[in-house]
Amino acid sequence: MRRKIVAGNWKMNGSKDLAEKLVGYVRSEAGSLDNGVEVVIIPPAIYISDVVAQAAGDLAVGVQNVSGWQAGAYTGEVSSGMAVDQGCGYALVGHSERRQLFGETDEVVADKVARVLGDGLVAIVCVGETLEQREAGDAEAVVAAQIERGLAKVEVSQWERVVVAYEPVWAIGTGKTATSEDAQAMHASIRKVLEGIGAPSKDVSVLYGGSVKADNAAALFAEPDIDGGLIGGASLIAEDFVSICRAMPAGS
Ligand SMILES: O=C[C@H](O)COP(=O)(O)O
Repeated sequence: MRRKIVAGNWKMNGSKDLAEKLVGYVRSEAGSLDNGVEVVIIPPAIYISDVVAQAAGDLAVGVQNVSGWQAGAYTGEVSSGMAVDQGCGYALVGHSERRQLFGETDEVVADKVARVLGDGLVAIVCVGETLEQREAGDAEAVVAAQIERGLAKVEVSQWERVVVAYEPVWAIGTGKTATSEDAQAMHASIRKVLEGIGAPSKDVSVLYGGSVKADNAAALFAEPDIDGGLIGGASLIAEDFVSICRAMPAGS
């Protein structure tokens, strides 16, 4: 089912203190959200249990990355089964920082998506073009290829647990947001690509990420094919994150 989601990816930021104060605040405010948005907190893995405790079932919790392996001698890795065990409902896969800094290919993404879905989590699969690729006119083709390859192992019954996050790399952490029109155009294109690979495209949530802030979220979320946001920097500021959650229109 297509759902409205605002997910806060803390990246390698945060502390026990932030888990307590920020999540406690967001949880207390989430009760008055009347727009049907699902709020997801995605902290570093080491703080997942702290965040789960603070979320107390009112907020969903995700893991930023999981291993492509199930278990074994893989020092430093965390499995999707462990994330489930700790109370996670979501997992990010293929964030551009993983692709660029840790060499994750679309094939690695496909394996991780299969693992995450097999363990019962919702996979938030990140795609997006670099500035160079956009300027060369290749943005849609790059994103289409990432989707086709990264989602190649999704089984028919698993699509309801697939979320796509479109994050233009040039907009991440830069303060440069895609215009809501450009983001909408890419989201519409993503839906066509999803349809082409046999996904129930109208039912798949497609989030936008890249310098989403309290003052630009409403315009982005008002677009018909934008179902929410994947928020980085602004998710570390409790009031800003809650304002972004409130920016989701009701009933869309
Ligand atoms: O996962 C979140 C995105 O990379 C966006 O980060 P940002 O909001 O800091 O630009």
